[in-house]
Amino acid sequence: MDIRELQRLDAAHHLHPFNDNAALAKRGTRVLTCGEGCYVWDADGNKLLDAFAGLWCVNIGYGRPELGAAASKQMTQLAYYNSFFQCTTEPTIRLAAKLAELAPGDINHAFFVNSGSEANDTILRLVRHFWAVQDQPRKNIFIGRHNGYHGTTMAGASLGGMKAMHGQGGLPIPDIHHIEPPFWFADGGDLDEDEYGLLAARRLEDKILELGPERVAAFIGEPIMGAIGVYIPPRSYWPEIERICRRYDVLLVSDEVICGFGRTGQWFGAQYFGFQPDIMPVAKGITSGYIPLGAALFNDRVAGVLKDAGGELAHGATYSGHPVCAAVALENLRILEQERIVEHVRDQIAPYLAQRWAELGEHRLVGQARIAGLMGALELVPDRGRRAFFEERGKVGALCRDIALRHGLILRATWDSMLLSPPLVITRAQVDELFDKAWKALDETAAELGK
Ligand SMILES: Cc1ncc(COP(=O)(O)O)c(CNc2cccc(C(=O)O)c2)c1O
Repeated sequence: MDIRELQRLDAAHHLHPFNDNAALAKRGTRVLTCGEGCYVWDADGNKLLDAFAGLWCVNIGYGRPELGAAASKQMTQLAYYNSFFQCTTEPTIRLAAKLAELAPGDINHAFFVNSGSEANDTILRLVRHFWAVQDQPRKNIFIGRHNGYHGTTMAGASLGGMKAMHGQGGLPIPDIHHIEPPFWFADGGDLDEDEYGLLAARRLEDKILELGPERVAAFIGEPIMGAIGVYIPPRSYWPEIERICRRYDVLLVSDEVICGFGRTGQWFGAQYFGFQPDIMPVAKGITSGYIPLGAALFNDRVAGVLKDAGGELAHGATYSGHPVCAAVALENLRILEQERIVEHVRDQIAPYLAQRWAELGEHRLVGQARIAGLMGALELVPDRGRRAFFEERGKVGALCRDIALRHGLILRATWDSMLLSPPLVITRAQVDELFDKAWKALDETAAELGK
């Protein structure tokens, strides 16, 4: 494989997501070629410890042949059929039943799509329909959080609170509002975390009262805000959010696209924080990234109204319930269950990783080391004694990311937060390797800053 020729073709023909494509064309893209367990290799032969599991998603690790076998078997038997026209396929039925078994409480109904973004588009449309068929069409407002991430479609990006995304495409679409997120490191002042958690949650009540409870359809939030930098809310936050939603009959949407399927050491993030959502979008870990799949999961109340009073749902995609994607998801969930990977995360590896992550938090460049299950962040700061950011935010994070890569470690940088989200099958030895490589990267970054 001539990597330079591949890079030339890539620069000439491939528009990358979330990239400055002109700068990337000059720099040349990294071509990944294979993966095994927690490692990937690039076309230059570099072996990289992928502490970010692709993009938060390769939960069972790379190279599991069972998923390819499941795809091949289904493709050969029936590569595709739709779920329209009173039809469906066995893998799709079995996956919907399995998700009902795994999801918390009375979340028993799945609408399948191809991505997390489409799951959130589905939720926006069907929740507005849910209230409209109950003679409350004006109860159509969604409330999300500034800097939240819920996808890249018109609705997904509008539900999210990323201003740079809103600036491309004339977003947010109407009747979507945002409140400040729970980020104690920057926003907590002298409050202890639990006091701050209640204060941050009550921003939702203020917003609902400002807009009018009769106008507010739902609140959407990630249990832990991933893309913005792993904002782990205080324990007091989500139970207070749930109390407020129940008080004003606002549907509670827990966006489990990252937190779902074992990332926190529970099957879902809502269980980690002890609240019961009405609705959950899922994607990523549902297939461990081996094949695209998303779903919007609804509880009995919402699905019941949509079934009994909703009439024909005027919503769905060609690949909604795709049998090959469903077959791969079923195999992925079988492995997660039978190898007790979620229990392994909770009882074995998350405690050990938390211990080593806290040690990294002692580095002179780190202002906070936060972690929940197998999802964490190192906040790089100019001065450990102050909870304050670098003047030019993002520059140090990008430097540390590139140095880590040179040491064979993939960490994601958002601003100056170094983000961690390894495959759930990471071993203690690989945690130690991650620690060693991360410490070296922090040291070299600090040295380049003259610290
Ligand atoms: C919480 C959440 N909800 C929805 C989506 C959208 O899923 P799809 O991408 O499958 O449409 C996501 C996706 N998360 C995501 C996507 C792209 C980049 C990054 C990053 O951390 O840089 C994170 C997500 O993290």
